Amino acid sequence: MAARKAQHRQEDVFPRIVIAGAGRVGCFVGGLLAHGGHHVTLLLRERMREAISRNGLRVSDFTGLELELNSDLFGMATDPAALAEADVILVTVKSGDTAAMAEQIARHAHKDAVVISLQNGVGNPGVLREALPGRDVRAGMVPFNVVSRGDGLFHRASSGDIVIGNGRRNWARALSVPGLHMRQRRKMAPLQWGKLLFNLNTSLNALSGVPLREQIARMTWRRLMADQTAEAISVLKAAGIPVRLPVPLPVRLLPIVLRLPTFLFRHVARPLLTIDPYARGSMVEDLERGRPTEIDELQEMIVELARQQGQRAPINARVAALIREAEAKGSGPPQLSPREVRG
Ligand SMILES: NC(=O)C1=CN([C@@H]2O[C@H](COP(=O)(O)OP(=O)(O)OC[C@H]3O[C@@H](n4cnc5c(N)ncnc54)[C@H](OP(=O)(O)O)[C@@H]3O)[C@@H](O)[C@H]2O)C=CC1
Ligand SMILES: CC(C)(CO)C(=O)C(=O)O
Repeated sequence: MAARKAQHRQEDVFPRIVIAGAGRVGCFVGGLLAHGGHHVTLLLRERMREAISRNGLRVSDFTGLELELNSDLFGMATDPAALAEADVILVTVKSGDTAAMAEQIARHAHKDAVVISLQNGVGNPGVLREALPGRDVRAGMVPFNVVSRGDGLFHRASSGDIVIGNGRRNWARALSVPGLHMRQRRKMAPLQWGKLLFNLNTSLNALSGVPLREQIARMTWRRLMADQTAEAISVLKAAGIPVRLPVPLPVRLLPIVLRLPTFLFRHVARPLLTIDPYARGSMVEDLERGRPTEIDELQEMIVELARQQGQRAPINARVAALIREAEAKGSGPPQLSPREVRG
Protein backbone atom coordinates (compact mmCIF):
# COMPACT_ATOMS: atom_id res chain seq x y z
CA MET A 1 0.00 0.00 0.00
CA ALA A 2 2.76 2.41 1.05
CA ALA A 3 4.77 1.48 -2.09
CA ARG A 4 1.70 2.14 -4.30
CA LYS A 5 1.14 5.52 -2.66
CA ALA A 6 4.78 6.40 -3.18
CA GLN A 7 4.52 5.40 -6.85
CA HIS A 8 1.41 7.60 -7.28
CA ARG A 9 3.27 10.52 -5.71
CA GLN A 10 6.16 9.94 -8.14
CA GLU A 11 3.71 10.01 -11.09
CA ASP A 12 2.12 13.21 -9.78
CA VAL A 13 5.45 15.01 -9.81
CA PHE A 14 7.18 13.27 -12.71
CA PRO A 15 4.53 11.80 -15.01
CA ARG A 16 5.93 9.68 -17.82
CA ILE A 17 4.83 11.25 -21.07
CA VAL A 18 4.69 9.49 -24.42
CA ILE A 19 4.23 11.60 -27.54
CA ALA A 20 2.16 9.34 -29.77
CA GLY A 21 3.26 10.20 -33.30
CA ALA A 22 6.09 12.70 -32.90
CA GLY A 23 6.25 14.93 -35.97
CA ARG A 24 6.17 18.73 -35.90
CA VAL A 25 3.74 19.37 -33.03
CA GLY A 26 4.93 16.27 -31.15
CA CYS A 27 8.66 17.04 -31.34
CA PHE A 28 8.13 20.70 -30.40
CA VAL A 29 5.84 19.94 -27.44
CA GLY A 30 7.88 16.88 -26.40
CA GLY A 31 11.13 18.83 -26.65
CA LEU A 32 9.89 21.62 -24.39
CA LEU A 33 8.39 19.18 -21.88
CA ALA A 34 11.71 17.30 -21.72
CA HIS A 35 13.58 20.58 -21.32
CA GLY A 36 11.15 21.49 -18.54
CA GLY A 37 12.21 18.38 -16.60
CA HIS A 38 9.55 15.89 -17.67
CA HIS A 39 10.20 12.27 -18.52
CA VAL A 40 9.40 12.19 -22.26
CA THR A 41 9.49 9.44 -24.88
CA LEU A 42 8.89 10.29 -28.52
CA LEU A 43 7.04 7.45 -30.27
CA LEU A 44 7.96 8.12 -33.86
CA ARG A 45 8.73 6.74 -37.30
CA GLU A 46 12.15 5.28 -38.06
CA ARG A 47 12.97 8.14 -40.48
CA MET A 48 12.29 10.70 -37.71
CA ARG A 49 14.30 8.67 -35.18
CA GLU A 50 17.25 8.56 -37.56
CA ALA A 51 17.05 12.30 -38.32
CA ILE A 52 16.97 13.19 -34.60
CA SER A 53 19.75 10.71 -33.78
CA ARG A 54 21.88 12.28 -36.52
CA ASN A 55 21.15 15.96 -35.87
CA GLY A 56 19.91 16.10 -32.29
CA LEU A 57 16.60 17.70 -31.29
CA ARG A 58 16.28 21.47 -31.29
CA VAL A 59 13.29 23.69 -30.66
CA SER A 60 12.87 27.37 -31.35
CA ASP A 61 10.03 29.87 -31.40
CA PHE A 62 8.86 33.25 -32.66
CA THR A 63 10.01 34.98 -29.45
CA GLY A 64 13.64 34.02 -30.12
CA LEU A 65 13.74 30.95 -27.87
CA GLU A 66 16.38 28.45 -29.07
CA LEU A 67 17.11 25.20 -27.29
CA GLU A 68 19.31 22.26 -28.09
CA LEU A 69 18.29 19.17 -26.18
CA ASN A 70 20.81 16.73 -24.83
CA SER A 71 19.96 13.26 -26.11
CA ASP A 72 19.84 11.95 -22.52
CA LEU A 73 16.94 14.33 -21.74
CA PHE A 74 14.37 12.32 -23.75
CA GLY A 75 13.78 8.84 -25.12
CA MET A 76 12.82 7.73 -28.62
CA ALA A 77 10.94 4.58 -29.62
CA THR A 78 9.55 3.21 -32.85
CA ASP A 79 7.84 0.29 -31.09
CA PRO A 80 4.32 1.09 -29.77
CA ALA A 81 5.12 -1.10 -26.75
CA ALA A 82 6.71 2.13 -25.41
CA LEU A 83 3.14 3.28 -24.66
CA ALA A 84 3.09 0.83 -21.74
CA GLU A 85 5.20 3.18 -19.62
CA ALA A 86 2.99 6.25 -20.10
CA ASP A 87 1.07 8.15 -17.45
CA VAL A 88 0.20 10.76 -20.09
CA ILE A 89 -0.20 10.12 -23.82
CA LEU A 90 -0.20 13.16 -26.09
CA VAL A 91 -1.64 12.14 -29.45
CA THR A 92 -0.04 14.14 -32.26
CA VAL A 93 -0.69 12.04 -35.37
CA LYS A 94 -2.61 13.39 -38.35
CA SER A 95 -6.36 12.66 -38.18
CA GLY A 96 -6.15 9.81 -40.71
CA ASP A 97 -3.82 7.94 -38.31
CA THR A 98 -5.88 8.45 -35.13
CA ALA A 99 -7.80 5.16 -35.31
CA ALA A 100 -4.58 3.15 -35.77
CA MET A 101 -2.90 5.01 -32.90
CA ALA A 102 -5.99 4.47 -30.71
CA GLU A 103 -5.67 0.72 -31.34
CA GLN A 104 -2.02 0.78 -30.31
CA ILE A 105 -2.91 2.70 -27.14
CA ALA A 106 -5.69 0.20 -26.36
CA ARG A 107 -3.24 -2.67 -26.81
CA HIS A 108 -0.22 -1.30 -24.94
CA ALA A 109 -1.06 1.53 -22.54
CA HIS A 110 -2.26 1.03 -18.99
CA LYS A 111 -5.86 1.96 -18.33
CA ASP A 112 -5.06 4.85 -15.97
CA ALA A 113 -3.00 6.76 -18.53
CA VAL A 114 -4.65 10.00 -19.59
CA VAL A 115 -4.91 10.38 -23.39
CA ILE A 116 -4.91 13.94 -24.75
CA SER A 117 -5.53 14.70 -28.42
CA LEU A 118 -3.35 17.61 -29.56
CA GLN A 119 -4.83 17.48 -33.05
CA ASN A 120 -6.87 19.65 -35.37
CA GLY A 121 -10.38 18.64 -36.38
CA VAL A 122 -13.35 18.05 -34.11
CA GLY A 123 -13.60 14.28 -34.59
CA ASN A 124 -10.35 12.94 -33.13
CA PRO A 125 -11.27 12.83 -29.42
CA GLY A 126 -14.40 10.84 -30.38
CA VAL A 127 -12.33 8.34 -32.38
CA LEU A 128 -10.00 7.91 -29.37
CA ARG A 129 -12.89 7.58 -26.89
CA GLU A 130 -14.59 4.94 -28.97
CA ALA A 131 -11.47 2.78 -29.00
CA LEU A 132 -10.63 3.52 -25.36
CA PRO A 133 -13.90 3.17 -23.39
CA GLY A 134 -13.75 4.09 -19.72
CA ARG A 135 -10.41 5.89 -20.03
CA ASP A 136 -9.63 9.55 -19.40
CA VAL A 137 -9.54 10.86 -22.99
CA ARG A 138 -9.40 14.63 -23.46
CA ALA A 139 -9.72 16.95 -26.40
CA GLY A 140 -6.94 19.48 -26.88
CA MET A 141 -6.46 22.53 -29.08
CA VAL A 142 -3.06 23.67 -30.31
CA PRO A 143 -3.51 27.24 -31.56
CA PHE A 144 0.05 27.75 -32.80
CA ASN A 145 1.89 26.70 -35.93
CA VAL A 146 4.94 24.40 -35.83
CA VAL A 147 7.20 23.92 -38.82
CA SER A 148 10.14 21.64 -39.35
CA ARG A 149 13.15 23.73 -40.39
CA GLY A 150 15.27 20.65 -41.09
CA ASP A 151 18.23 19.14 -39.21
CA GLY A 152 16.09 18.24 -36.19
CA LEU A 153 14.86 21.83 -35.64
CA PHE A 154 11.15 22.27 -34.80
CA HIS A 155 10.05 25.88 -34.79
CA ARG A 156 6.91 27.40 -33.33
CA ALA A 157 5.96 30.17 -35.73
CA SER A 158 2.89 31.72 -34.05
CA SER A 159 1.41 32.56 -30.66
CA GLY A 160 -1.23 31.10 -28.33
CA ASP A 161 -1.52 28.61 -25.47
CA ILE A 162 -2.63 25.00 -25.69
CA VAL A 163 -6.07 24.34 -24.20
CA ILE A 164 -7.14 20.90 -23.00
CA GLY A 165 -10.40 19.53 -21.65
CA ASN A 166 -10.68 19.31 -17.87
CA GLY A 167 -11.03 16.16 -15.84
CA ARG A 168 -10.10 14.51 -12.58
CA ARG A 169 -6.62 15.99 -12.58
CA ASN A 170 -5.43 19.39 -13.80
CA TRP A 171 -3.01 18.12 -16.43
CA ALA A 172 -2.70 21.57 -18.00
CA ARG A 173 -1.01 22.86 -14.86
CA ALA A 174 1.17 19.76 -14.54
CA LEU A 175 2.30 19.98 -18.17
CA SER A 176 2.95 23.73 -18.39
CA VAL A 177 6.67 24.46 -18.65
CA PRO A 178 8.70 27.52 -19.69
CA GLY A 179 7.93 28.22 -23.37
CA LEU A 180 4.80 26.04 -23.37
CA HIS A 181 1.67 27.00 -21.49
CA MET A 182 -1.50 24.98 -21.23
CA ARG A 183 -4.93 25.81 -19.85
CA GLN A 184 -7.93 23.64 -19.01
CA ARG A 185 -11.44 24.27 -20.21
CA ARG A 186 -14.70 22.53 -19.45
CA LYS A 187 -16.35 22.80 -22.84
CA MET A 188 -13.88 22.07 -25.62
CA ALA A 189 -16.25 21.56 -28.56
CA PRO A 190 -16.94 25.29 -29.27
CA LEU A 191 -13.19 25.96 -29.22
CA GLN A 192 -12.49 23.01 -31.52
CA TRP A 193 -15.05 24.36 -33.98
CA GLY A 194 -13.46 27.80 -33.67
CA LYS A 195 -10.06 26.30 -34.46
CA LEU A 196 -11.65 24.55 -37.43
CA LEU A 197 -12.76 27.97 -38.72
CA PHE A 198 -9.10 29.12 -38.52
CA ASN A 199 -7.95 25.90 -40.14
CA LEU A 200 -10.14 26.49 -43.19
CA ASN A 201 -7.27 28.79 -44.09
CA THR A 202 -4.78 25.92 -43.70
CA SER A 203 -6.24 24.49 -46.93
CA LEU A 204 -6.01 27.88 -48.70
CA ASN A 205 -2.41 28.11 -47.54
CA ALA A 206 -1.68 24.68 -49.05
CA LEU A 207 -3.30 25.73 -52.35
CA SER A 208 -1.25 28.95 -52.46
CA GLY A 209 2.11 27.60 -51.27
CA VAL A 210 2.79 31.14 -49.95
CA PRO A 211 4.13 31.64 -46.37
CA LEU A 212 1.18 32.14 -44.01
CA ARG A 213 2.14 35.65 -42.92
CA GLU A 214 2.56 36.86 -46.49
CA GLN A 215 -0.76 35.31 -47.52
CA ILE A 216 -2.67 36.91 -44.64
CA ALA A 217 -1.10 40.28 -45.50
CA ARG A 218 -2.69 40.17 -48.98
CA MET A 219 -6.15 41.68 -49.33
CA THR A 220 -7.22 39.34 -52.16
CA TRP A 221 -6.45 36.27 -50.03
CA ARG A 222 -8.11 37.79 -46.97
CA ARG A 223 -11.31 38.49 -48.94
CA LEU A 224 -11.40 34.85 -49.97
CA MET A 225 -10.70 33.76 -46.37
CA ALA A 226 -13.52 36.06 -45.21
CA ASP A 227 -16.01 34.69 -47.75
CA GLN A 228 -15.09 31.10 -46.93
CA THR A 229 -15.32 31.79 -43.17
CA ALA A 230 -18.65 33.62 -43.47
CA GLU A 231 -20.06 30.66 -45.40
CA ALA A 232 -18.87 28.24 -42.68
CA ILE A 233 -20.20 30.45 -39.86
CA SER A 234 -23.64 30.50 -41.48
CA VAL A 235 -23.60 26.68 -41.78
CA LEU A 236 -22.54 26.24 -38.13
CA LYS A 237 -25.24 28.69 -37.02
CA ALA A 238 -27.92 26.82 -38.97
CA ALA A 239 -26.71 23.57 -37.38
CA GLY A 240 -26.94 25.16 -33.90
CA ILE A 241 -23.24 24.56 -33.19
CA PRO A 242 -21.70 27.01 -30.68
CA VAL A 243 -18.30 28.33 -31.76
CA ARG A 244 -15.53 30.09 -29.85
CA LEU A 245 -12.43 31.36 -31.64
CA PRO A 246 -8.93 30.60 -30.30
CA VAL A 247 -8.35 34.38 -30.09
CA PRO A 248 -10.40 36.93 -28.09
CA LEU A 249 -12.68 37.98 -30.95
CA PRO A 250 -16.41 37.27 -31.34
CA VAL A 251 -16.95 34.80 -34.19
CA ARG A 252 -19.27 37.09 -36.15
CA LEU A 253 -16.50 39.72 -36.35
CA LEU A 254 -13.94 37.39 -37.98
CA PRO A 255 -15.05 37.93 -41.60
CA ILE A 256 -15.38 41.67 -40.91
CA VAL A 257 -11.83 41.89 -39.55
CA LEU A 258 -10.47 39.86 -42.49
CA ARG A 259 -12.09 42.31 -44.94
CA LEU A 260 -10.47 45.39 -43.35
CA PRO A 261 -7.92 47.29 -45.45
CA THR A 262 -4.44 45.89 -44.76
CA PHE A 263 -3.17 48.73 -42.51
CA LEU A 264 -6.30 48.49 -40.32
CA PHE A 265 -6.24 44.69 -40.38
CA ARG A 266 -2.64 44.73 -39.07
CA HIS A 267 -3.64 47.13 -36.31
CA VAL A 268 -6.56 44.93 -35.17
CA ALA A 269 -4.81 41.55 -35.65
CA ARG A 270 -1.46 42.39 -34.01
CA PRO A 271 -2.64 42.17 -30.37
CA LEU A 272 -4.58 38.96 -31.16
CA LEU A 273 -1.95 36.89 -32.93
CA THR A 274 1.76 36.91 -33.71
CA ILE A 275 2.89 35.07 -36.84
CA ASP A 276 6.51 34.95 -37.94
CA PRO A 277 7.85 34.56 -41.50
CA TYR A 278 8.45 30.79 -41.11
CA ALA A 279 4.77 29.94 -40.60
CA ARG A 280 3.26 27.53 -43.11
CA GLY A 281 0.02 25.62 -42.63
CA SER A 282 0.37 21.95 -41.66
CA MET A 283 -1.26 20.78 -44.92
CA VAL A 284 1.58 22.14 -47.07
CA GLU A 285 3.91 19.33 -46.05
CA ASP A 286 1.20 16.71 -46.69
CA LEU A 287 0.99 17.86 -50.32
CA GLU A 288 4.77 18.08 -50.59
CA ARG A 289 5.21 14.54 -49.27
CA GLY A 290 2.30 13.08 -51.25
CA ARG A 291 0.46 12.17 -48.01
CA PRO A 292 -3.32 12.32 -47.54
CA THR A 293 -4.36 15.70 -46.11
CA GLU A 294 -6.84 16.39 -43.28
CA ILE A 295 -9.39 17.92 -45.69
CA ASP A 296 -12.09 15.51 -44.42
CA GLU A 297 -11.78 17.21 -41.00
CA LEU A 298 -11.89 20.73 -42.43
CA GLN A 299 -13.83 21.99 -45.49
CA GLU A 300 -15.52 18.59 -45.92
CA MET A 301 -17.04 18.89 -42.42
CA ILE A 302 -18.61 22.21 -43.41
CA VAL A 303 -19.85 20.83 -46.75
CA GLU A 304 -21.42 17.82 -45.02
CA LEU A 305 -23.05 19.95 -42.31
CA ALA A 306 -24.42 22.27 -45.02
CA ARG A 307 -25.87 19.25 -46.85
CA GLN A 308 -27.56 18.09 -43.63
CA GLN A 309 -29.11 21.57 -43.22
CA GLY A 310 -30.31 21.69 -46.83
CA GLN A 311 -27.79 24.51 -47.40
CA ARG A 312 -24.90 24.88 -49.83
CA ALA A 313 -21.29 25.77 -49.06
CA PRO A 314 -19.85 26.37 -52.54
CA ILE A 315 -16.55 27.98 -51.52
CA ASN A 316 -15.74 25.25 -49.00
CA ALA A 317 -16.76 22.61 -51.56
CA ARG A 318 -14.55 24.18 -54.24
CA VAL A 319 -11.53 24.37 -51.87
CA ALA A 320 -12.06 20.71 -50.86
CA ALA A 321 -12.19 19.67 -54.52
CA LEU A 322 -8.98 21.57 -55.30
CA ILE A 323 -7.17 19.93 -52.38
CA ARG A 324 -8.35 16.49 -53.56
CA GLU A 325 -7.06 17.34 -57.04
CA ALA A 326 -3.68 18.35 -55.60
CA GLU A 327 -3.56 15.14 -53.50
CA ALA A 328 -4.27 13.07 -56.61
CA LYS A 329 -1.64 14.88 -58.72
CA GLY A 330 0.99 14.41 -56.03
CA SER A 331 3.12 17.31 -57.21
CA GLY A 332 2.93 19.51 -54.11
CA PRO A 333 1.08 22.78 -53.46
CA PRO A 334 -0.47 23.87 -56.78
CA GLN A 335 0.42 27.55 -56.14
CA LEU A 336 -3.00 28.88 -57.13
CA SER A 337 -4.04 32.53 -56.95
CA PRO A 338 -7.19 33.61 -55.04
CA ARG A 339 -8.93 34.10 -58.43
CA GLU A 340 -8.04 30.53 -59.50
CA VAL A 341 -9.29 29.16 -56.18
CA ARG A 342 -12.61 30.98 -56.61
CA GLY A 343 -12.89 29.49 -60.13
N1 LIG B 1 1.94 21.61 -37.62
C1 LIG B 1 1.14 22.54 -37.13
O1 LIG B 1 1.42 23.73 -37.23
C2 LIG B 1 -0.11 22.19 -36.40
C3 LIG B 1 -0.68 20.94 -36.48
N2 LIG B 1 -1.81 20.68 -35.77
C4 LIG B 1 -2.43 19.37 -35.84
O2 LIG B 1 -1.62 18.47 -35.07
C5 LIG B 1 -1.70 17.15 -35.63
C6 LIG B 1 -0.27 16.72 -35.98
O3 LIG B 1 0.21 17.59 -36.98
P1 LIG B 1 1.77 17.68 -37.35
O4 LIG B 1 2.60 17.59 -36.16
O5 LIG B 1 1.87 18.86 -38.24
O6 LIG B 1 1.89 16.35 -38.20
P2 LIG B 1 3.21 15.55 -38.61
O7 LIG B 1 2.86 14.80 -39.82
O8 LIG B 1 4.36 16.48 -38.63
O9 LIG B 1 3.41 14.55 -37.38
C7 LIG B 1 2.73 13.36 -37.20
C8 LIG B 1 3.77 12.26 -37.15
O10 LIG B 1 3.20 11.06 -36.66
C9 LIG B 1 3.78 9.98 -37.38
N3 LIG B 1 2.95 8.80 -37.17
C10 LIG B 1 1.75 8.48 -37.68
N4 LIG B 1 1.32 7.30 -37.19
C11 LIG B 1 2.29 6.87 -36.35
C12 LIG B 1 2.44 5.70 -35.55
N5 LIG B 1 1.48 4.76 -35.49
N6 LIG B 1 3.58 5.55 -34.83
C13 LIG B 1 4.55 6.50 -34.87
N7 LIG B 1 4.46 7.63 -35.59
C14 LIG B 1 3.33 7.80 -36.33
C15 LIG B 1 3.81 10.51 -38.79
O11 LIG B 1 4.63 9.73 -39.62
P3 LIG B 1 4.21 9.51 -41.19
O12 LIG B 1 4.11 10.86 -41.78
O13 LIG B 1 5.33 8.71 -41.71
O14 LIG B 1 2.90 8.79 -41.15
C16 LIG B 1 4.36 11.92 -38.53
O15 LIG B 1 5.77 11.89 -38.45
C17 LIG B 1 -2.62 17.27 -36.84
O16 LIG B 1 -3.93 16.95 -36.49
C18 LIG B 1 -2.52 18.76 -37.22
O17 LIG B 1 -3.65 19.23 -37.90
C19 LIG B 1 -2.39 21.58 -34.93
C20 LIG B 1 -1.86 22.83 -34.82
C21 LIG B 1 -0.71 23.25 -35.58
C1 LIG C 1 -1.22 27.14 -38.73
C2 LIG C 1 -2.35 26.70 -37.88
C3 LIG C 1 -2.05 27.10 -36.45
C4 LIG C 1 -3.58 27.45 -38.33
O1 LIG C 1 -3.77 27.32 -39.70
C5 LIG C 1 -2.64 25.22 -37.91
O2 LIG C 1 -3.38 24.75 -37.10
C6 LIG C 1 -2.15 24.32 -38.95
O3 LIG C 1 -1.30 24.67 -39.76
O4 LIG C 1 -2.63 23.16 -38.97
